[in-house]
Formats: sequence, C-alpha cells, structure tokens
Amino acid sequence: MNEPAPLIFLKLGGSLITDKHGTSTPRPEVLRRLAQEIAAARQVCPHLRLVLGHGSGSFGHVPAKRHHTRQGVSTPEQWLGFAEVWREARALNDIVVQELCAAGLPVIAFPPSAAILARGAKVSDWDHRPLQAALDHHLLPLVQGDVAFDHALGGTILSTEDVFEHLTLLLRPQRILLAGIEAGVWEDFPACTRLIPTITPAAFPALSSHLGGSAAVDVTGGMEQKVTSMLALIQRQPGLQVLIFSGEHPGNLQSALCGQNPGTLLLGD
Ligand SMILES: Nc1ncnc2c1ncn2[C@@H]1O[C@H](COP(=O)(O)OP(=O)(O)OP(=O)(O)O)[C@@H](O)[C@H]1O
Ligand SMILES: C=C(C)CCOP(=O)(O)O
Repeated sequence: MNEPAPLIFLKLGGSLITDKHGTSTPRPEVLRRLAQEIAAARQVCPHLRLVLGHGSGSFGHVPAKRHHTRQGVSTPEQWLGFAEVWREARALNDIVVQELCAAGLPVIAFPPSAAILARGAKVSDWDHRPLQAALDHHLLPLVQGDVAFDHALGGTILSTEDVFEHLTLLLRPQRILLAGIEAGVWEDFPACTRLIPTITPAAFPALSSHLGGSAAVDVTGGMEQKVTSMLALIQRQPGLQVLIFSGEHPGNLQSALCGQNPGTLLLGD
C-alpha cells in the first residue's frame, strides 16, 4: 500500500512578512520570495500536502494591543476595536493571498473569524471539512491569526499557532514549520550568539528563562508562548516535529519544506 503523502503546516510569521516595528507595514519583496520558495518545494516534492498560515505582525497586533482584544470584548468601544483588528488582519491576508497567487500557488483562504468559535481564547467549534476538501484536491488552504467570537469572552484573538494546534489534533501533520526573523530559539536572546539546536519537553525547564515575548508590539506571547504551546502539542501527538527557523535567508524555507532543519527543532523526549 502507498504511504500517505506527508502533511506539513507552515506559518509565515508576522515578524517575517511585516515590519513589526512599524504600523501596517508589509514586506512584499520577502513575501514574493517566500511564495516562490513554496512553489519550488512543491515542484521538487509534488506529493507534499501543505496547510499554510500567516501571522498578523504590524497589522493586527497594533490595534489588538490598544483594545486589549485577546482578553475579551464586551463594551461597544471594544467591539469597534474588534472590527478594527479584523480589518487589519484582513488587509494583510489580502496581500498574502495576492503574492501566493502571483507565484502560481492554488491558495484558498479560510479566515478563522468567519468559521471558528472560540471558548476562552481556544478554538471550540470549527467545521474544518471545507479546508480538508481543499487539501484533498491538492489546493493550498490558508489560515491566519485573526479575531474570533468567543463563548466565554465575547470576542478574542486566535494566533496562527492556536489555529494550528486545533488542526493538528484533527489532521495529524508530521511537521509544523514556524518561519520568523530569528534563526531559531536563542539561548542568549537578545545577544543572539548561541542557537539552541533542539528542544524536548524534558530539556525545556532549564531553557525557559531564556525565552521571552516579541521584541515588538505583540499580543500572542512571542517566542515563549510559541515554544510552550508547541511542546505541549508534541506531548499530545508523539512523533510531531516543530521547526522554528528564519525565513530571512533565501533557500531556508524551501529546504525546511523538503525535510531539512535549518533552525531549532522541537521534538519528543
Ligand atoms: N530566545 C529567543 N529566541 C528567539 N526569539 C526570541 C527569544 N526570546 C524572545 N524572542 C522574540 O520573539 C519573536 C518571535 O515571536 P513573534 O510572535 O514576534 O513571531 P511571529 O510569529 O513571527 O510574529 P506574529 O505573532 O506577528 O505572527 C522574535 O522575533 C524575538 O523578538
Ligand atoms: C493579532 C491578531 C489579529 C492575530 C495574531 O496572530 P499571530 O500573529 O499568529 O500571533
């Protein structure tokens, strides 16, 4: 019997595809190159199945911080803030879709705000079957960090990692690739001279004090939250590998998609 084609989730981090020190500042030339690397990897590995996601960077995080949207939404002003965050997240999504399409990629966007209900800032209800159908037909489903209506909080923010976490338990990818601007997880951030090659749940307690939030405006926890949530996921799905790496270096993304590990690899004990 044929082995099922490998399934990979790839996040294009907001730190990579936007300038997080600005406001609503995309990096179109970087996005263009990343899209071309995805297209090249699909040519080299035609059986690759991919779910794409992208962060919100200097788009959604800025109003989300101002309106405290992740913590919950109840007043009329907060709901207007929720809509403002949505507009920003959507604006970046349009740019990402445009660049992926320009590289000839058959992308279909699945914006979480339109389909997911959260509870306590975790995905609660989501009919993911349309996304699964897109994948089955060798299309490229695209999710994103977004606002979401929430049973407990009124409204909230879901990061791309929150969305991936839920999808991982349903679709069982072999690898999750998180591309950002850092080469991986640094042992000595922000000096950035010693990269940690691998992190396991057992090794994590000794390393956790080196991990912090984003150096820029961010409401979803930066590197600390990324590593903590991904290690928890690895414990729930043994065999899953998560690679945190830089998309800044041309070729890195393509090589990660083709099975190399140019960064910090998170894996089971
Ligand atoms: N030990 C560390 N190693 C690497 N980066 C670290 C470390 N500690 C803190 N950071 C910060 O965390 C950032 C990564 O988290 P961030 O949430 O900004 O990434 P992202 O997922 O690309 O962005 P977004 O949430 O906008 O999608 C790094 O760019 C860096 O500023
Ligand atoms: C701030 C918003 C709208 C989403 C955050 O998602 P992330 O950039 O993946 O952390």
